[in-house]
Amino acid sequence: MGEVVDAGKKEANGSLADLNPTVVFVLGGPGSGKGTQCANIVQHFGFTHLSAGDLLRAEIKSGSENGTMISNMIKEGKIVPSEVTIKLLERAMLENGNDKFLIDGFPRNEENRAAFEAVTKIEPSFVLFFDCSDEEMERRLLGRNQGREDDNIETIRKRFKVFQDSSLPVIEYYNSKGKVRKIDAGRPVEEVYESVKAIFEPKNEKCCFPAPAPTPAIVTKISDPMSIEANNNNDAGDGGFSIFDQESELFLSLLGLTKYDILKES
Ligand SMILES: Nc1ncnc2c1ncn2[C@@H]1O[C@H](COP(=O)(O)OP(=O)(O)O)[C@@H](O)[C@H]1O
Ligand SMILES: Nc1ccn([C@H]2C[C@H](O)[C@@H](COP(=O)(O)OP(=O)(O)O)O2)c(=O)n1
Repeated sequence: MGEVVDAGKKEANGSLADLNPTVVFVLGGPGSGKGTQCANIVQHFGFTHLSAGDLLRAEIKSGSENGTMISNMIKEGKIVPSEVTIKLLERAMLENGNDKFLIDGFPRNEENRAAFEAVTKIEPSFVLFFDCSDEEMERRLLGRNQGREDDNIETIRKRFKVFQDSSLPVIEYYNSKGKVRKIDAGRPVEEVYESVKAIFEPKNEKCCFPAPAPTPAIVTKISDPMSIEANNNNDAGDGGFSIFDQESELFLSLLGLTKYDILKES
């Protein structure tokens, strides 16, 4: 394995802080269908798909100084140091010009997650998690036929272990923040996409106010799941995004109510 060299050869103009992009992390085991479903989301929802694995493979092909190190790590099913992957992601986002990104296969471990947050100051709007059994993923990877050096049974088993040990804790971290949207990815492609689409489609939520509606406004109607950030909270378990902020919850408590009383009514 070689030394890590600065991967940012070509600096694009501007900064990610200026761009302030919407980011959705797409996670799931190897072969769970992340790339397949990202292609569908791109077609229908205007996102740009950035696959960390594709960026790393392109870096190997480009003859970069890090190429050998990256190639060796991928063959071993290991995770490439964050500084390399993050540089590639930053550069791709800045060069692209879009402000909505699906970041596929990243963050894959705690180091990836913490470093990305520290460097870019970007918090994902949510995390799409493709949940699939090892048996099904193994079947898919062995049939993928893209000539990938890591799609052999020995490396596949190593990748599954790395996913269990290093990637699942990242998903658990985001789950504790109410940011995970879990999809049963063991079904046929079209069925999986139906579930994915439902997450990205604007919602037409009916919101119910206790009458008369007092100030401060208790409920903010969210018509677009991408606006979670604007609403500035991350509530788990109520269909993917929250319609309550802390001030509203405090106000409800003064009335002897909770947000669940309001949700029951809607
Ligand atoms: N729902 C599915 N059912 C069956 N095969 C699938 C499904 N989704 C993807 N595949 C196939 O499985 C392989 C791995 O899918 P891919 O999208 O590359 O996974 P990932 O990006 O998670 O590694 C590909 O050959 C793809 O065509
Ligand atoms: N954040 C990442 C993403 C991928 N990699 C490396 C290690 C992974 O086993 C390979 C392949 O990742 P990719 O996302 O393309 O493919 P799979 O989800 O494993 O099918 O790339 C990495 O080191 N760090």
